[in-house]
Amino acid sequence: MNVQVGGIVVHQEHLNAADQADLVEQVRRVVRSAPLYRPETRTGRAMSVRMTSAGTFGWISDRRGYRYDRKHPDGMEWPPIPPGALDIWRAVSGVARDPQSCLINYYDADARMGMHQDRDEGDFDMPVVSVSLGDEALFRVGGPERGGKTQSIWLKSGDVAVMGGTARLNFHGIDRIRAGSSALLPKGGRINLTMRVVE
Ligand SMILES: O=C(O)CCC(=O)C(=O)O
Ligand SMILES: [Fe+2]
Repeated sequence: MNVQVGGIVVHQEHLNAADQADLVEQVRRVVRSAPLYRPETRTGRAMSVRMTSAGTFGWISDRRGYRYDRKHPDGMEWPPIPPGALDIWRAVSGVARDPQSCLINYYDADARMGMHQDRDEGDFDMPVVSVSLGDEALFRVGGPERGGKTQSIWLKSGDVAVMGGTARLNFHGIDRIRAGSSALLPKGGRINLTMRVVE
């Protein structure tokens, strides 16, 4: 079923259990060659999520700020975007281009993500497609200005959110994870994939 939250379309249960398990295996393969790391922000504070990327570009945060980079902080190129993730993009994005970046966020029980806009990309007509795997996450969505009214939804394993159109620059964040709510990942936690056209 599709629901709208602040203009963001959530395709609930887009992935069945077998597709979710396949995608987790594909993500594991990415992580084996481009390990998860804990990024710092410009102020030197460590983010609570761990990250890596796939595709031509990965999203990086460090003391120099936010940007897309062709290389992992350890120096290697990013692995290709997993085929299962590309299938999702092609099914829901509504655009002809393929994504150039797939950010992989890993949330443990205590991780969260503060309210932010995704605005490091060149063309805001291209949507952001976000895939949830594992534990449920409380997703908060506001409008295009910081501090406006917000709405929240629990994103579940297999849900796919599309941030496009007038909602492309809406503020959003993850308030918390419901630890132990999914058995998909053997060690628990949540994987989020966000695909983007970068330039
Ligand atoms: O984890 C999520 O569902 C959202 C991730 C996100 O907003 C981002 O990586 O920009
Ligand atoms: Fe985001």
